[in-house]
Amino acid sequence: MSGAPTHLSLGSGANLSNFSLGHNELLIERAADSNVSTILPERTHANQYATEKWPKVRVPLRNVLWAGLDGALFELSVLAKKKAKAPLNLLHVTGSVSDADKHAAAAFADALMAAAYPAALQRQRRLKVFINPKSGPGKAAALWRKKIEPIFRAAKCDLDLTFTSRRQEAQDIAAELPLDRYDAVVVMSGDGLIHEVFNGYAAHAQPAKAFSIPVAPIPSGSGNALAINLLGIDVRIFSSFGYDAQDLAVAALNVIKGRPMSTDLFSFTQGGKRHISFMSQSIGLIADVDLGTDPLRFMGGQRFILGFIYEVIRCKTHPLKVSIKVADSDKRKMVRDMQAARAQAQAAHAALDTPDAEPPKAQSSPPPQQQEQAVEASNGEQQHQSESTGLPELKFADADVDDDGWVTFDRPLMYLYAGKGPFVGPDVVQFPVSLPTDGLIDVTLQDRTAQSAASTSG
Ligand SMILES: Nc1ncnc2c1ncn2[C@@H]1O[C@H](COP(=O)(O)OP(=O)(O)OP(=O)(O)O)[C@@H](O)[C@H]1O
Repeated sequence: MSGAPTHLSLGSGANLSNFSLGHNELLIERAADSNVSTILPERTHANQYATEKWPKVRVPLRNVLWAGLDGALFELSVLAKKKAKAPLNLLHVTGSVSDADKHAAAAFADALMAAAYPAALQRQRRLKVFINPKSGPGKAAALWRKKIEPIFRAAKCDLDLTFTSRRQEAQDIAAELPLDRYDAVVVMSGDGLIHEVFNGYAAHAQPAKAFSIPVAPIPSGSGNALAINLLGIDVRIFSSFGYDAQDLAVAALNVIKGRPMSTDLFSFTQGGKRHISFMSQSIGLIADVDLGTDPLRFMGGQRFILGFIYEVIRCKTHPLKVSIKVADSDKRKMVRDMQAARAQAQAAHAALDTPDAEPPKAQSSPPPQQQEQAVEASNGEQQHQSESTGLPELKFADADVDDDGWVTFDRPLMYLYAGKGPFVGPDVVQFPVSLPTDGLIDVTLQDRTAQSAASTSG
């Protein structure tokens, strides 16, 4: 960046706008009445604050979506907050530039873009986007148009949209996805549609390559566990019965600026058919809560609380025989491992977003629990692959469960809940010490009496 301009002034007097590029942030200062100045916040359809005054805006470079000079028009798009705890909003700053200022404006825009997209961070990602209009309380299509699409357009992403019209549609499309055409698959739905995309990848003619296309969630479902695990709890959209989608811009920013990270997937077979799972599998009460409350989707995540209470009162048990190969049962060690992994991830994450960061090494195993990342599913390259499917062979299908290290539970249970987390929904940290690439499935078994719940990693 040495020699690159760090400051730009456009206009004068009441029309003056100053742009300052700091080490990791951009400062935009406009005259107090600048909403009528040369630098006008335009495209009001995208920006609910377009007519309000934002005389001074300070944003991290990560939040800079685009800067450029198009003819005589200087364009700048950022995601900015009015107050620390306010949601991110899309802010466009545009204005005509005099001939005398054109060179300086173009040079500043170039320097800003270079800083805003450091190292190997690709601009204008090519995105396959699935939007499920029926997910959660059915607001996804409206949210897409109002909140998400304007952000992707501002970042000049290349969009290929599918509004799903039926079950399995996303899975069928993912199974045939032209893999060189997209940099990421964006799923605006809940976890169900993400499950479909992964199972579509598994059915692809080139499954390993398919699994290397990152999947990035924009939460609009009921549980949205993957989005919450990746982006943090603030990304949840339905905090109550209400419609509260204010932080979805964080998820959109992740699509534009996030770096792929790996995550474990697991397989299960049912009725002789193999499926891919990325979050959890359940038998008994938990599955009944999910399926039984399907007609209550309009309630958002609250449907699970209602369903849980109902199922606890019902107190039904299921005849289950469960064999687990125990990897770890020392809870203190699990917590220590989790804390160490998080600290390492946070340090790596901070380093990655500095403008001078080295590009991430290809195929390196990214640190777990990084925030704001797309998910690149583990493609099992280290494992034996089945010739017929191209997927890793199932590992424990023929295991001798009488061997050392295995434990077997053979009694009626209220539920089995196995998966990766930590969150399985906005209010439930079901697998608190789970890490994205620890190679383990965390298992909870619930007896009829609360005192005898068992929890382990296998
Ligand atoms: N147009 C459609 N009509 C009906 N179902 C659809 C349509 N498009 C997709 N689906 C199905 O909707 C199901 C539910 O979607 P998804 O699980 O993503 O949302 P959700 O259940 O509201 O959220 P979560 O899984 O986070 O609780 C998926 O299994 C998908 O196949």
